[in-house]
Amino acid sequence: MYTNALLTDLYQLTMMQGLFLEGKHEQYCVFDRYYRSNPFNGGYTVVAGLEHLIDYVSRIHFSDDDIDYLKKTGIFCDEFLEYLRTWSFTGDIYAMPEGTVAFPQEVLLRVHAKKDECLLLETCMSMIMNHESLIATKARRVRTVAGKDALMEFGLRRAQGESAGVYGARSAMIGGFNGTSNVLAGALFHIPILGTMAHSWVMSFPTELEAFRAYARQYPNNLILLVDTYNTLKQGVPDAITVFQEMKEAGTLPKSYGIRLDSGDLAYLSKEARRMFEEAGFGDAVIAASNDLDETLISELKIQGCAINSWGVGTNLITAKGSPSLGGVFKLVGQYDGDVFVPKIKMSDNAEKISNPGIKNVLRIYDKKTGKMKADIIALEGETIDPTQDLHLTSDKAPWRSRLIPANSFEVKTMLRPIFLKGKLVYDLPSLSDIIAYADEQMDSLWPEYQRLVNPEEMWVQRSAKVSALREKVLKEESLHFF
Ligand SMILES: Nc1ncnc2c1ncn2[C@@H]1O[C@H](COP(=O)(O)OP(=O)(O)OP(=O)(O)O)[C@@H](O)[C@H]1O
Ligand SMILES: O=P(O)(O)OC[C@H]1O[C@H](OP(=O)(O)OP(=O)(O)O)[C@H](O)[C@@H]1O
Ligand SMILES: O=C(O)c1cccnc1
Repeated sequence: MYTNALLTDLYQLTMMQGLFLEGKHEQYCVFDRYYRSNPFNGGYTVVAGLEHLIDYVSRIHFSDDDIDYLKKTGIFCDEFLEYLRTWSFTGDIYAMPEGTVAFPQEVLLRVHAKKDECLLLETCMSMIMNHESLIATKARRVRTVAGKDALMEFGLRRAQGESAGVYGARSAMIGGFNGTSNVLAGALFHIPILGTMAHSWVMSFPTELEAFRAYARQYPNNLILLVDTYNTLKQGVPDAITVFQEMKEAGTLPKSYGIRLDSGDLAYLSKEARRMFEEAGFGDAVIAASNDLDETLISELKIQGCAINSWGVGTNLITAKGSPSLGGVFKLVGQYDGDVFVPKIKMSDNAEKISNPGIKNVLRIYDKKTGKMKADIIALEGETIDPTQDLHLTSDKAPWRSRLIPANSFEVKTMLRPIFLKGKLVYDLPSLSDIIAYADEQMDSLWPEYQRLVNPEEMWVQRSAKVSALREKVLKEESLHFF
């Protein structure tokens, strides 16, 4: 059996072998994972994928089949392949918990390990966290416009493969969805599974009314009838009303019942349907809608006064319409020469692309009175901020901008948690419902200005004075090499 140890880019393995043959593979080093700009032109990213990542790291090893395959490529020598037989992850990982709201340049995850371990983890780790954080963020954008309406994840058939469908459904939950139509995701992650019916059900009966009656007989407690197969207002809604009336008379009408609209003008049709339901005494019927929806369209439909209170979102969520990928990167920020830590920097002509050297954490400043986030500070690990002193902030991007946060008006939280120490999992994995509650809490601590879809406010993120000084020093030292 092949394993996920091969789920990597070839260059990671060739570099691992190269370092092994040069005797450098065990050099201890530190890598940061961060991203440079928010997806969807938004104001934040919701971190997701940690549980999947933990599973990957906990199980990573090379099987006999993996080694045989690598041997057959002709690229790898026997000595290196023998080394791989007993290879495993022995380092430390620190990360932001799933559901954390994060901002550009912040350390989302930090790995301390032998260099070959960092290399092998990079690709898969990035794939997992880039994907799941992207979908959780997209879902959260949908949640911010949907208010308290129900949100159903319907994307599996349009997902870019099995894994994207399954982990996408889980990420949608972290982003605030209520359930998924994806049954495997339901089984694996204990996510509520939800569903209505397809047009083929309605077409399987001589009439729409018979189709609705048969469904009501079989699933009296999950009664969302798809009303747009023939003619929504002339036939679908009246047929649904007939069935609801029959159930009401028989005393079998469930607490939650309603219709789904899947085509046409969703604002107009939903308002008309609501009027017809109210006239017939079914004013509390659910009106669900689907059809290529996303956060922009839902917001637009709400502006038009639609009467929809349940949304099925598929394609545009699961494929992250608008941002095909979260550009998270994994950069070396330092390595050990014996016992001496040597901070490292990635140079670039573009100032924003120059990395922050050193072992860092993120300190989040919350306003004590409102509980809202005020700023994030990328600080050296172990650095603290005294909340009983005034806090002076100076923007990294615009050094002429500054802010003062008065003493005793704020709280400081450290965002990275230890996940693995010396290769051992030390993190108590929270349940998905705890992750969702934490994600909701994180979003509640973000002012609406940062959540809006268009031109959101940018969170104040800056380096601490110590990180800035270290960056200047390393930049100066590196620049000397050019003369
Ligand atoms: N009131 C509205 N305002 C803006 N967009 C809407 C409105 N109602 C529906 N839409 C969106 O317009 C797009 C086209 O919908 P429409 O039902 O006309 O075409 P369709 O998807 O091709 O229909 P069908 O599913 O019958 O083939 C969909 O993304 C739908 O969600
Ligand atoms: O529109 P989405 O957000 O992707 O939501 C999922 C769609 O999947 C189903 O459609 P189906 O596959 O039957 O095709 P359709 O798009 O032609 O209705 C369902 O009726 C939704 O329209
Ligand atoms: O249950 C539904 O209504 C459903 C499921 C998947 C895709 N579209 C709709």
